[in-house]
Amino acid sequence: MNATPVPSAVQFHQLHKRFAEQPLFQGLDLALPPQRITAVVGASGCGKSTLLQLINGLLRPDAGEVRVFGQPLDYGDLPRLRRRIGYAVQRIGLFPHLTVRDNIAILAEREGWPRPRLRARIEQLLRMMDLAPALLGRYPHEISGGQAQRVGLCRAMMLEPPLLLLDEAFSAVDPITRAEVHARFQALQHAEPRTVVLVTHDVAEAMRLADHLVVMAPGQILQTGTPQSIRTRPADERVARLLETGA
Ligand SMILES: Nc1ncnc2c1ncn2[C@@H]1O[C@H](COP(=O)(O)OP(=O)(O)OP(=O)(O)O)[C@@H](O)[C@H]1O
Repeated sequence: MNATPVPSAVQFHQLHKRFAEQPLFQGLDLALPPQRITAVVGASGCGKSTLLQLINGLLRPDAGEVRVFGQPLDYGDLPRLRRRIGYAVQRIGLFPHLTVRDNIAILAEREGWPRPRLRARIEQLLRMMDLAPALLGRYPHEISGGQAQRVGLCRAMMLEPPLLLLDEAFSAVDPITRAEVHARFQALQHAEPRTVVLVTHDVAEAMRLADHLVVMAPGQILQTGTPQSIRTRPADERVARLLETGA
């Protein structure tokens, strides 16, 4: 008897996307497993960030379909979708006029979370990201770049979203802190498994964190599978080179 197939958390079906008449994706098919960390790697400009923005509806396909947890994206109700999708992007900063605490809490406050629940979740996230509670009263310009990036991660995880999209979310953190944050992130993932899609330039980070790897070339998927299986059997020279050199 066949086991029931596990439904994908994210699915791209025959997706087409072009920018200024320049085609990027031309019939992309891709399925990402639920409750796993998927890392997306590939050379600069191959479409990694675009892929993430197609998942949370920031970008719309020209043709084809994106499904999240089995449902086609409802572009008429993106706020509802985004409550279920955390998004942390290196280049999108924190709100400069809000304290660290308010930056982290803003979405939960909008949802009407009671104060004790709010406080407990913030404390948990700070611990996980190795951030001192004393930072909560500061403004973004009063903390370091690496701290700001971790605060951005806390904000993205505040509502305990079942799907978390991370675009270079660990890259501004120094190597020692990064190893620490990776470990804490993995511990949280173990405790509260969620679907994570992590775009990263750092192949070592992808190999360390991911359960599932997507290797891209411009506009196309070269290979998907476990990091181990791809390392052992790269589909072609381009995959092998990327894993070897990160380029
Ligand atoms: N809004 C846009 N307008 C025009 N072209 C765009 C736009 N967004 C992305 N592109 C182009 O689409 C391609 C893919 O971009 P994307 O940012 O997804 O790549 P990436 O793999 O995330 O790159 P990087 O690793 O450098 O961040 C690039 O050629 C880029 O120039």
